[in-house]
Amino acid sequence: MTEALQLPVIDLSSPDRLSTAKSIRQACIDYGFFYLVNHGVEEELIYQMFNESKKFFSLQLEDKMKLARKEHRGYTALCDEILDPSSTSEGDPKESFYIGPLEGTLSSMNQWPSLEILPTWRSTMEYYHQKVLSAGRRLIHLIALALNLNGDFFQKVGALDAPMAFLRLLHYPGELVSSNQEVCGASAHSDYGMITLLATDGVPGLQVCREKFNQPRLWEDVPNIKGALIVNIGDMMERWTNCLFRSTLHRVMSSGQERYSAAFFLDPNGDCVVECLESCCSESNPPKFAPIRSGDYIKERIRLTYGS
Ligand SMILES: O=C(O)CCC(=O)C(=O)O
Ligand SMILES: [Fe+2]
Repeated sequence: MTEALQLPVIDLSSPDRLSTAKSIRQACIDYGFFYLVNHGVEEELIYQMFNESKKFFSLQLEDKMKLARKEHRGYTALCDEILDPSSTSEGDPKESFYIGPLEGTLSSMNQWPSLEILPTWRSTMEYYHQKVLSAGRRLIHLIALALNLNGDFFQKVGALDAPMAFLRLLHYPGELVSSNQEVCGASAHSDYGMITLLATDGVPGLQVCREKFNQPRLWEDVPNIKGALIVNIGDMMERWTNCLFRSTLHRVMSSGQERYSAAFFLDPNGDCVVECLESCCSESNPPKFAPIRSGDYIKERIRLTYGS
């Protein structure tokens, strides 16, 4: 059985930054998920991004496969990805397209549909990527304040020098793949990185499980709020905070309806070392995780998900 969850709503443009930081802290302790409003990514841009995304996924498979995923950028076909390797041997019934960082030397690794086929695709996605990154940077500042750190803490430790900012466009075709089982469009997982900023087209499906160690798992629906982004904490932020902020398990259930979403993973620069914050450990609460280099951690998680 599922119930709908009333997640906190955080206003990114509120002038009262300390009170906003306090609300973020509570949201990250209680849920690891919240809605973000007044984030500066216009509804019209979200609409255009989904419009372009639909155009790409509507292409013939052979055209999409010309941009097959290399260096974690480009197209991943239906069922090629297993987010929860323990649950099923089949991949998740969704297709996706990854766009990596747009700045610096890494930007040339991106793959783009040709201008002849989709003339406004690249410019729309680049603009969307930049706007969500800008919202993410402002949010990270508030998250630092929420942890009683200086606002520029994550800049200072190098997390945002050249962040691993990946936009993943997702398409869940909707037809049920097997008939006698609950079907997950995206099986249960937590995100790897720092924070994720998610836009959906409003079709339901996203669910969270707040107590991952309880059995049976209780899944709660996360309804869409028009214009809001859904933000969640990733595993590296959980490591930084020694599990004070939770990286909550989530999944997407298939309702039989076609669904589009766009997840923006804002992850630390590959060289950044993620280690328990001083304010999050003590003698009675020692660090639960060893320090790790962000790049190594992400690489290993991608290997487990994609087998490469
Ligand atoms: O499609 C969604 O709503 C969520 C996708 C997701 O959780 C992910 O890509 O990590
Ligand atoms: Fe996710």
